[in-house]
Amino acid sequence: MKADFKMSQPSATSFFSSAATLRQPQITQYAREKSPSEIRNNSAWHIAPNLFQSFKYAWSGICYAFVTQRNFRIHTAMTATAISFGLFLHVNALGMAIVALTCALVMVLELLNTALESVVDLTVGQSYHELAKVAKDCAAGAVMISALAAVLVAGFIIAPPLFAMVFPV
Ligand SMILES: Nc1ncnc2c1ncn2[C@@H]1O[C@H](COP(=O)(O)OP(=O)(O)OP(=O)(O)O)[C@@H](O)[C@H]1O
Repeated sequence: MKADFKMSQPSATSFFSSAATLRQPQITQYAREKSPSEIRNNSAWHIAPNLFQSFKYAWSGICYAFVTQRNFRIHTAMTATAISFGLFLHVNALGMAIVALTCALVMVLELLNTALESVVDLTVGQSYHELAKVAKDCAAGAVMISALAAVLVAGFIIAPPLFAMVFPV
C-alpha cells in the first residue's frame, strides 16, 4: 500500500535533483509560477489531509521520543514532578507559568534533538562525519543548557517554599 502511494507521487529526490539542475533565472521563474504549498506538495512523501491527522502525527512523534529516548522520559518525569510540587506548594500563577514554560522548553528541545539525530543518521548513516558530530553535539548542548536553566528556575521558584515546609522556623 505504502509502495503504491509512493509510486504515484513525484519523489523528493527527483524533485530536488531536477531543481538542482535549474539555473538561477529558472529557479526564480519556478518560484514565481508555483505557490509554496505546491512546491511542498511536490516534494513531500505525504501531506496530512486534515488537522486531526496532523495532531495524530505530532502525538506519534512524542510517543516515539518517549519510547526511544531515555532523556525524554527523564525530562517528562522532571516536568511532572516540578508541576506537582508547584501545585502542592501553592506557587503563584506567574511562578507556575515560568516553571511550565521552562519544562516545556526542555522537552521541546529534546524532541528537536531527536528529530535532528534522525535526519543526520538518515543523511550519513553509520559513517563518521565531522559535520554530523557538530550537528548532534550542538543539539545536545542546546538541551543541556535548557535543562540547566530549568534546574535554576526550580531552585528559585520551588525550592524556597519546599524548604520552608520541610524546615519550618
Ligand atoms: N555520524 C556521526 N559522525 C560523527 N559523530 C557522530 C555521528 N553519530 C554520532 N556521533 C557522535 O556521537 C554522539 C552520540 O550520538 P547519538 O546519535 O548516539 O546521540 P545520543 O547519544 O542519542 O544523543 P542524546 O543523548 O542527546 O539523545 C554525538 O553527540 C556525536 O558526538
